[in-house]
Amino acid sequence: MTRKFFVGGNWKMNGSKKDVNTLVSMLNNATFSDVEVVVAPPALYLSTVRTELNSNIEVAGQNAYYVSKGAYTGEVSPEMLKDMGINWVILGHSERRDIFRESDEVVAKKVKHALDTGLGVIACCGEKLEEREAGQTTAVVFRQLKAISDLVQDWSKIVIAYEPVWAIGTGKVATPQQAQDVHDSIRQWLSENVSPAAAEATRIIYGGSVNGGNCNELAGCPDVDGFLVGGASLKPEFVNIINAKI
Ligand SMILES: O=C(CO)COP(=O)(O)O
Repeated sequence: MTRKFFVGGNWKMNGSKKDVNTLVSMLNNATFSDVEVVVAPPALYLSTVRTELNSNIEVAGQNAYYVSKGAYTGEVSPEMLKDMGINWVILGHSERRDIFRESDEVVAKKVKHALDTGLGVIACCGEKLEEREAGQTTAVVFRQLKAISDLVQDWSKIVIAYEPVWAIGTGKVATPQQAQDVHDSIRQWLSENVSPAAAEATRIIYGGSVNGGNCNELAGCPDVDGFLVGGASLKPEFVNIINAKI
């Protein structure tokens, strides 16, 4: 079974109308094949990006709540994303977990509700520096994934993003060996806790200071099935990252 290479661009809270136009034309002019490309603009720009972007590129929300509608000021539901032609959502990003205090359980409820609505989910996991230094990397990642597997049986619309927190926005990318080791452990975890078929089919992508210079070597790792890119997704080098596997 071959897993289609998957590259996500997480714009985080960046951009303006002008920047969005620039990024959309960069993406519409990009050539690529045999790779799934998904970009995640801030919520306010989702609709414009979906309208302007070529249909071979999917669009993702950066977050969505676990309720369809109601008195939840400031939130957006998976149903609303779907209604606007947005087929993906990033959930459990470390910035959501750390800055906005989202627990493993809240992230898991969001993943379940988004999947039930028919969205694809980029589910993020990853350890902090002190957790890595304490030898807790896989314990943390498995704990985060178990919260999801407690609620979700079908992983066919989940892409797992392994994003070590110490590598996010720091310029300190994981080495290919560090990424490969954790991805391999996640795949074994999937095999034991979900199913061998899910382990074989699920894309496990890496995020954290990926750029045009380091993407090729990382893409060569057998268990690195793509990337979730932050800062470099706002630059022309994102097109090189999309084509990293070639
Ligand atoms: O958090 C990330 C993607 O979700 C990674 O961010 P950077 O690529 O800026 O390190």
